[in-house]
Amino acid sequence: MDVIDFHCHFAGSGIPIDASRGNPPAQKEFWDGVSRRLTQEEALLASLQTAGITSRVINTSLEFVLAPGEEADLDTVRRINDSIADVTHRHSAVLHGLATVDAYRREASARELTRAVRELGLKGVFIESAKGDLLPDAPEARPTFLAASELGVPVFLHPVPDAVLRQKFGRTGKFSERLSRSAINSAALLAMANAGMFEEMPNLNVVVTALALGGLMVGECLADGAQIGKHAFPRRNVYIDTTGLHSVLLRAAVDLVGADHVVMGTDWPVVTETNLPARLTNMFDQCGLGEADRDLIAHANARRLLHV
Ligand SMILES: N/C(=C\C=C/C=O)C(=O)O
Repeated sequence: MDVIDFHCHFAGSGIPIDASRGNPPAQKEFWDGVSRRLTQEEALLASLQTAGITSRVINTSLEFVLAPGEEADLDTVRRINDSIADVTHRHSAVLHGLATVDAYRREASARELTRAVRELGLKGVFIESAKGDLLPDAPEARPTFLAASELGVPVFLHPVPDAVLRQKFGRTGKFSERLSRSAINSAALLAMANAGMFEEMPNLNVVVTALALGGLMVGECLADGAQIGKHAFPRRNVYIDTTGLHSVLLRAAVDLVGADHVVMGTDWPVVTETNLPARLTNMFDQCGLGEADRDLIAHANARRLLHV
């Protein structure tokens, strides 16, 4: 099975990484392991075999580079993109790179995205769902989204940690981290829909993670309904990944946005899935998907978005 994993993190050489920052001390060993996998090219390449996949789409998430609340300086962002370009060019058959920008830095970020795509050959852009109180509809983020739309590259809208929400959801115990990420990823998508960004930029392709399914359901099934899912007219270019690899999540995603808007994604190396073809086949069987839809989700949608 040809499988492309759209949701993978990596940091090339010279990029300082600490994935344990902001996580509970009891999880330090786990996050130190994530940091190692994030920075070791051999681990990245070996993981393709373990997972049984064709290629990974890699990005450097700023949350692994910066302390909470720390600003990314433009030089760091440029080095991140240079290093993702370096590793993806050396392994172009099995790796595709996304640029990273702090989207909330107006024209400077749009310029860096343009450089990363035009000069470095990166295939899309990784954007954090929020920065402080700012969501993607903020005027500060507009130039970056416009640049992605004009360049014809997809935006991967990734969840971010949120200390205030996590505190608020503290009574949910171990769920508080993912619940807050889920709320932020959902809010980012709905803020874009509410601001009319999909109408303003009809060519813009936005990929959210399965953590945003709640927001997608609110936008599609509640209130006025059909705002952003597959029945919206004109169709919105909202894509969702398969993080969690659960048949219920996949069925919901296909129902909401259509099989032509779902991309396989695992969140490697935070999540280290093995034997993906068998797991995907099982999930596709449970969802009653035909061959054409299986191909779209496993690889064809990602190839179309990334032009690879
Ligand atoms: N902390 C978590 C994820 C961090 C980064 C994902 O890319 C989590 O899921 O608990």
